[in-house]
Amino acid sequence: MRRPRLLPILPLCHVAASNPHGRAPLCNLGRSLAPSNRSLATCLDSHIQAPHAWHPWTHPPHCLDLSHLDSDADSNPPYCVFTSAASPSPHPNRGGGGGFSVITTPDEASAALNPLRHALDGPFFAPERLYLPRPYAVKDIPGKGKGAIATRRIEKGKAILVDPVRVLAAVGYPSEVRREEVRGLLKEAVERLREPREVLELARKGEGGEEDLGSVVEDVMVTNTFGLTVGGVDYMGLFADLARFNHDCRPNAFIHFSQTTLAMTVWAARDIEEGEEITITYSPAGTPSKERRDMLERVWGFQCQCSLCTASAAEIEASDANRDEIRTLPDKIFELAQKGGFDKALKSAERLFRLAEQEGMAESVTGDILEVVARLYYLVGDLDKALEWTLKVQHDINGYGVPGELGEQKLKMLDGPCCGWVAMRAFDASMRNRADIADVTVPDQEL
Ligand SMILES: C[S@@+](CC[C@H](N)C(=O)[O-])C[C@H]1O[C@@H](n2cnc3c(N)ncnc32)[C@H](O)[C@@H]1O
Repeated sequence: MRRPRLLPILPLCHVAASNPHGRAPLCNLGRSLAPSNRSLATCLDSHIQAPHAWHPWTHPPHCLDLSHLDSDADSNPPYCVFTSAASPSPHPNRGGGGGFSVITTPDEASAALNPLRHALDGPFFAPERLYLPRPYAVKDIPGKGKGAIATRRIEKGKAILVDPVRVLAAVGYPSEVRREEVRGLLKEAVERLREPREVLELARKGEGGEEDLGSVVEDVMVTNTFGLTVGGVDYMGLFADLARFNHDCRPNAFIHFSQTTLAMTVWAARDIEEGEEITITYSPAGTPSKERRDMLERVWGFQCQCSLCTASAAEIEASDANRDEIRTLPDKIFELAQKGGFDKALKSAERLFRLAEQEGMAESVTGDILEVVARLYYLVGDLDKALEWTLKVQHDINGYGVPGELGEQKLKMLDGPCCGWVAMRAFDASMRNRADIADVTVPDQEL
């Protein structure tokens, strides 16, 4: 069997199926791209040694050629490292300036990662409620390595950090791909950043050994990355500053990833006092204790000793029962709402948010369920609550970053009377004149 070839730093052209010469370098030779014409697709179809051919990346793609794995070369596209070492722009409370690398196939990069254009070329983004300078310092924490300690009082609902992604790595390669080859891509992805040290000095489990840089980067990735979806594709994302935040099962902060800016924002879930450790949760809301602890040990490699994990058996049992309900209540609310049981659905929604608050997870309940609650309040005639929840929907879509295409569409609906978005009309009316709200009527077919 032929050994897979690692192509050195020569750009591998992504060739259209109609190209009779297979992977021969046919594309865009020497063609200069107007800024308005830039897209990831053109970049990936571009080729050869001129920087404009791979713009907006600062380096030519570095690819692992897998075409030998199958007679049909298109079924095993190469995995490439794409790097922009020049962006995002430096900012006092925005990690970065060091750029980022993405490891993926050209098709996934061009189809699924078009939001990258915003991250590469888009305007600087920072939420209004972002602390400047950073309200924390990284310090040693007994039993946890390093962690983030608040250097001032932090108010609930304010942003602690905006951290752009440093390495975004595809999850899952063809089974024939060898571990050394993946390590080779990871090494390249980090070495090309402006400050590789920011990644290489992060915590490691120490499982990979020190024999080569690829193993070190692999270990850093295993110890510090978060699972993400961008354009429907799963990735592991490494955020150099977020990577210092430790886990707690009842955290005082929570994270939100923007698919548009490719940045993670850390928000205060409650008031945090100066000197307190700022923690996030590594486990999804509604995960009961045993499952949670198993996952933390297996995936993150530590035994959780947080206040909840070391609480009395009775307290753990009560928390597990709450989290079980947090997991099942959204489906129940949707079902009740669809059957017209608005009051019952609202009672269940109130219970869901009360339990989530109790478990320190209120901010993890996001998405469609907020819209349903807003509409339910409108339908039972509680306009103040409808407005309050509509604003939560708006915040959920917009408050964490640039909203992206889907978000933009939803925000348009929020702003204008249309499409049966009853509570959204309440919002719209309130923006023009609070007194108008009472005039908004609910057509029969809605909800
Ligand atoms: C993303 S890093 C967090 C920052 C890390 N403590 C450091 O020194 O950079 C994840 C690693 O931190 C440690 N860690 C995080 N939360 C912890 C906790 N609650 N208890 C003990 N160790 C924890 C584990 O070693 C875990 O693999």
